[in-house]
This record gives sequence, structure tokens and C-alpha cells, in this order.
Amino acid sequence: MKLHLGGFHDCTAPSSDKIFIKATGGGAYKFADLFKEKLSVSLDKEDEMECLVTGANFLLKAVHQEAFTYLDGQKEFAQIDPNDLYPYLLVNIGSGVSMIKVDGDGKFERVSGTSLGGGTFWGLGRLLTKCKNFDELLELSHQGNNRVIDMLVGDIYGGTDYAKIGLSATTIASSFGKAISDNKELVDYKPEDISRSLLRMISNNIGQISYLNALRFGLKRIFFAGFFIRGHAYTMDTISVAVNFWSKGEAEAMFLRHEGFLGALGAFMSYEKQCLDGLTVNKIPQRFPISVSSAGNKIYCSMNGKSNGNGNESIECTVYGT
Ligand SMILES: Nc1ncnc2c1ncn2[C@@H]1O[C@H](COP(=O)(O)OP(=O)(O)OP(=O)(O)O)[C@@H](O)[C@H]1O
Ligand SMILES: CC(C)(CO)[C@@H](O)C(=O)NCCC(=O)O
Repeated sequence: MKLHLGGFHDCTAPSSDKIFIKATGGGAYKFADLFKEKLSVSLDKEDEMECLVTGANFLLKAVHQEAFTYLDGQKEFAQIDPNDLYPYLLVNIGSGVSMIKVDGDGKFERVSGTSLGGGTFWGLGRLLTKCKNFDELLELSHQGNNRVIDMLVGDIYGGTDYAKIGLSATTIASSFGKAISDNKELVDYKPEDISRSLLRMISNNIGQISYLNALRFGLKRIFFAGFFIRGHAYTMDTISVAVNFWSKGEAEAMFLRHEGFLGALGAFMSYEKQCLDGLTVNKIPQRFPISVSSAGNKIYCSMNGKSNGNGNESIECTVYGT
């Protein structure tokens, strides 16, 4: 990846510590020695939650049409006023899930989390379906029918709604609940149905806990991010339905176009906090449509890739240090 050609070059440091790059998350700790050994790159660790928030705040303020809602296959971009952004709940779905109340730049609190996250979907999915990779598992969920395995309200109530408490016949009463009474073995279920039920179970649960936390702190906006989502329509749809269902239509789930890279972006932006005396920012060559330069205590970075027409083009930004 030519990582050793990027990052910061500290001319004043001893030769073994010359190149360092910002990194965040568990990997910045877990793989620090490996980076040093294989690439002679030192990882400059930045706090994971701080980076997530910095990345999210930056994107929400600087990037036009960053946030959108997604319901019934309809994507609608949200108008975010940068002066009226806070407070909001940021839900980052990686292997596990973190829920962070964001009150301003650098002002945040991790208020909750759940261990039932992307790792649970992928881990259980791998065991139950024998899928070899995440994309295959997700792809399968498109064709599946969760009603085969999930126990619905209608299954319990002889096909009818339980209208008195607001539950329709199609509401899931118990995820995977049908498997207890079907007298079937794992091989009798189609992998696509398992995948679909798993995705709904995980996404519903995250949507529900998120809404409850938003309610707990009176937060109107919930932004969902993390590599688990990856713009996947059914995942977003399920999370949106869960938030809508539990909030009785009061709250709305929002998603971010650059959802999988908040932490990395936040770590990247933390270069601007660094004293630049004696440091040179190296340009990361051709692979990445990015250029970084510095002057005094300012960093200018531009990511100016060409539009690919699918809305995923690189962002263009200028970051000023203070
Ligand atoms: N191609 C992929 N391969 C593996 N997992 C993927 C892939 N695409 C999306 N995912 C999902 O992303 C999750 C990991 O996301 P991410 O890399 O953001 O988390 P992490 O940094 O490992 O977790 P945490 O934030 O809990 O430390 C996986 O558990 C899986 O659900
Ligand atoms: C441990 C982290 C923060 C690592 O990214 C993440 O995986 C997480 O938020 N897990 C959920 C832990 C919990 O709050 O139950």
C-alpha cells in the first residue's frame, strides 16, 4: 500500500523513528510492532472515539449531501445546518457497536454500546451458513425470507395481528424462534433464510438500542455509521424500520455516505494538532487521489478524485489548523 511513503517524516528523530503515521482503533495497538518491524513505520495512536467524532463532525459540516435517510428503497439527502448540528447520537457499527452522544467539536460521551454488532452477524453467519466471506453472506440475505425461521406475531396468534398492543401479524415476535418447533436440522434451512434472519435480528436490535439511547438523552438525530453498513440497502432499511417502529415515527435513522472511514478520517485530521516544526508531510503517491501539504501550522489536504458517477466520489476538503 506504500504506507511507508506517506505519513510524517520527523527529520529530528533517530533514524528508527523517522516515519510515523496516525492510526486509531485496536489495530493501532495490536499491530504497532508489526508495522515497525515490517515497514519501519511508527504508529502514532489516536483515541478511537475521538477520531470517530472528529471524522463525523467534519463530514457532516463540510460535505454536501453527506447524510441521508433510507426507507422503502428511497434515499433522501438530509439538509444539515452546520450551525445546528449538535447534539446528535453517533452509532458506529463495526465488530461491536458504540453509541456516542456528540455535543460539539471534541465534546462527546460514549453513552452505550452493544456486543451484538457486525462481528456477530458475520461470525454467526459464517458458522451457520458456511459462507466464505462477508459479501457472500450479505448477498445471500437479499434472496432470503426471514419468516421461515423467525417466529412472527401471526405465528403465535393464529395469523392475526395483536392490534391492541400495536403489533401486526408480520412483526417478529422471536428472532429464530421457529427453529425450536420446526423439528428441522440446520441443513434443512436455506442459508439465504438464515442470513436474512440474522441481518434483521442484528439490525433491529441496534436500531432499538440506538433509539432508546436517543430517547434517554433527548437526541433528535441518530447517525449510523461503521463498516458494517457499507451502503447496503436492506441493512439500512431494517435499521430505519426499527427506529421508526420503536419511536412510533418520532425519530428517523440517518446514514453517512462515507460511513466506513470516520475513524481513519479523524486520525488523518489529527495531523493538524501536531506541531509541524521539523516535520515534512510526505505525499502519498499515485494510488490515492490525495495530496497533503503544510505551511506553518496549517495543513491543507485535498482528495480530488474524479467523479465515478455513483455518488461515491472522493471528497474535496481543506483543513485549517488554528
Ligand atoms: N468485506 C468485509 N469483510 C469483513 N467484514 C465486513 C466486510 N464488509 C463489511 N464487514 C462488516 O464490518 C465489520 C467490521 O467493521 P469495522 O472494520 O468497522 O469494525 P472493527 O474496527 O473491527 O470493530 P470495532 O469498531 O468493534 O473495533 C465486520 O464484522 C462485518 O460485519
Ligand atoms: C470495544 C470497541 C469500542 C472496539 O472498537 C467496540 O468493539 C465496541 O464498542 N464494542 C461493544 C462493547 C459494549 O459496549 O458492549
